[in-house]
Formats: sequence, C-alpha cells, structure tokens
Amino acid sequence: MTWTGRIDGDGPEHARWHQLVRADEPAGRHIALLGFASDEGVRRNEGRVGAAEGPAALRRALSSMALHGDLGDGTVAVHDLGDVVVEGEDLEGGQVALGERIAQALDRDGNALTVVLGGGHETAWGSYLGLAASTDPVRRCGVLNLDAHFDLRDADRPSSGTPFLQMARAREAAGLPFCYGVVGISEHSNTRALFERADSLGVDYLLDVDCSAERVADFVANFAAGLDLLYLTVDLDVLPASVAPGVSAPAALGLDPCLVVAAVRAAAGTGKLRLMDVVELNPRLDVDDRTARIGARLVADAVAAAARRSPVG
Ligand SMILES: N=CN[C@@H](CCC(=O)O)C(=O)O
Ligand SMILES: [Mn+2]
Ligand SMILES: [Mn+2]
Repeated sequence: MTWTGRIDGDGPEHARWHQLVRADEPAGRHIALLGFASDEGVRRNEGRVGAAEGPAALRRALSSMALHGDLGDGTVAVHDLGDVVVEGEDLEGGQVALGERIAQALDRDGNALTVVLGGGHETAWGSYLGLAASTDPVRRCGVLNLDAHFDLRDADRPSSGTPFLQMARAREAAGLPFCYGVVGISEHSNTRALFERADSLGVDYLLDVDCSAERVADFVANFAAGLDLLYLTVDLDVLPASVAPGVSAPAALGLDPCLVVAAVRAAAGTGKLRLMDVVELNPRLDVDDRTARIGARLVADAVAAAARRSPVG
C-alpha cells in the first residue's frame, strides 16, 4: 500500500488522501477501498494486459489529492483493505475472493461506500458477487455502467467482456430482475449481435453521440428512480483516448470528462450508491498518468458525495 505525497501541515485544512487513509478498521462512518489486481480478464478477452497494475496507480494518483469536509477532519475515515490478487490464470477464484471481501466491507457498520480499484472489467463480476451476498434480494439493485462497450459477450469462459451477461444469467436463475444501464456506448465498438442482446435483456443505454449534460443527468435519474441500491461501474475507456490513453481499448470519440464527472456525481447524488468500481486502467499504456488521474478524480468525487450523506441501508 503506497500512500505518500506532499505534506503542507497536519491540520484538516492541509488534508490530503495519503495523510488520512488508514489500514486499521475504523469504528464509525467510513469509505472502504479495495484493489483487484487482475490481468486475466483482459488477457482472455484478447486485450492489452497491464490492468493488474491499476490499483497501485490509482492509489498513487489519489495520494496527494486534497480532502475536504468530514473526510478532511477525519469524521469519515477512508479504510484501505489492500488488494485481492488474481494468481496466474485463476480469475474465477480471484473474483470469488473479491466478492467475499466486498460483502464484508459492505456489511460493516458505518460503511457509506465501498470502492473497488480494478483490474479489467472482469472486476465487475466480483463486485456483483459481493453486492449479491451482502444485499437483501428483495431490494431493487441496479448496475450503472459508464462504458463504450456493453460487455455482454457470450464466451466459453468469463473475461473482461462478459461480466454483465454473467449478471443477467445469475439474476434470471435467481428469479430476480436485471436492471442494467450503460452511458457512453459507441455504435462502432459493439456489433449488431451485442445491440440485439442488450435489447433482448431490456438494457437502457445512451450512445456516446447522444450524451449532453442534461441527457446524462436525466438518464441517471430515471435509471435510479425505481431502485433501492445502485452499483456504479466506470470503465475508463468511456473517455476520449486523449484523456484516457491508458486502457486496453482507447476510444476514438469518447465522452467529455465533464460528462463523466456529471454522471458520477448524479449517481452519487441519488443517495443510493453503495458500491463503485473503476476499471480498465492500464498504467503501462498511460501517458503522464492521465488515465490514473481522471480515474482517481472520479473516485474522489464519489467518495466526497458519499461522505456528505447518511449511510444507505
Ligand atoms: N472490457 C472490454 N470490452 C471490450 C473490448 C473491446 C476491444 O478490445 O476492442 C469488448 O469486449 O467489447
Ligand atoms: Mn469498455
Ligand atoms: Mn467495459
């Protein structure tokens, strides 16, 4: 765990993440952070590996960011639970371990938000396992994905391209609805078969070319309206390649970062956000840590919003 950086002083007015993140279990209200060091999903999906180094790069980018309000004065703690590491090709074992750690984090008294630092988008299946193990099944959960891709691939084995089809099938097997929304879909990066699968599953989506501040805010509000709990998953390839070069599949167009910030804030602003992950950061491909920095910024925005709110049950 590397939490180091600039120090301007000890008081809350100088607070930065590296000064306040702790590894011991907090007694009161807190945000939990957990890394998923995994390359195996992207490797299986024929992508460019390196996402296993994502959690460390996101922590480095968060380290010197300023903390305000209840986070800055330590009233709301940030608890770093370390990393779940995928050993060799055992992605499934890693996802089960991640799910167990997430469920424990979500079930701790005072947990305001749990944030997972990926890993490729296979991280999302571990996130789902954790949410499903922690949550009363009658509660209405929704999965909101900010992504250029549906990741609804039907493949021989799980990968970074399959997590949301895995969720759809698990929900169907349990007799539960699957509420899945995606903001930022690129027509050119998803085949007709994937659009047809999305339609057959009743997926709500907003195309990249149709995203404006108003439409993104409306989409998130409408998606969350009928839900009790929200899980937000952010694939950094939803951003333009100039903003997020450090991903396996950079976007030719992508969403303006202000729109992605607006979507994250809208999701956190519903008061229903319990779990978030940021995925697909590949530090080997990054330029000046640009991708890590915008990923950290999105985490920081969600964490700040969660710290301002009462815990969601
Ligand atoms: N998580 C990755 N999803 C994309 C990758 C596409 C690509 O590599 O070009 C997908 O499988 O569709
Ligand atoms: Mn993607
Ligand atoms: Mn994805």
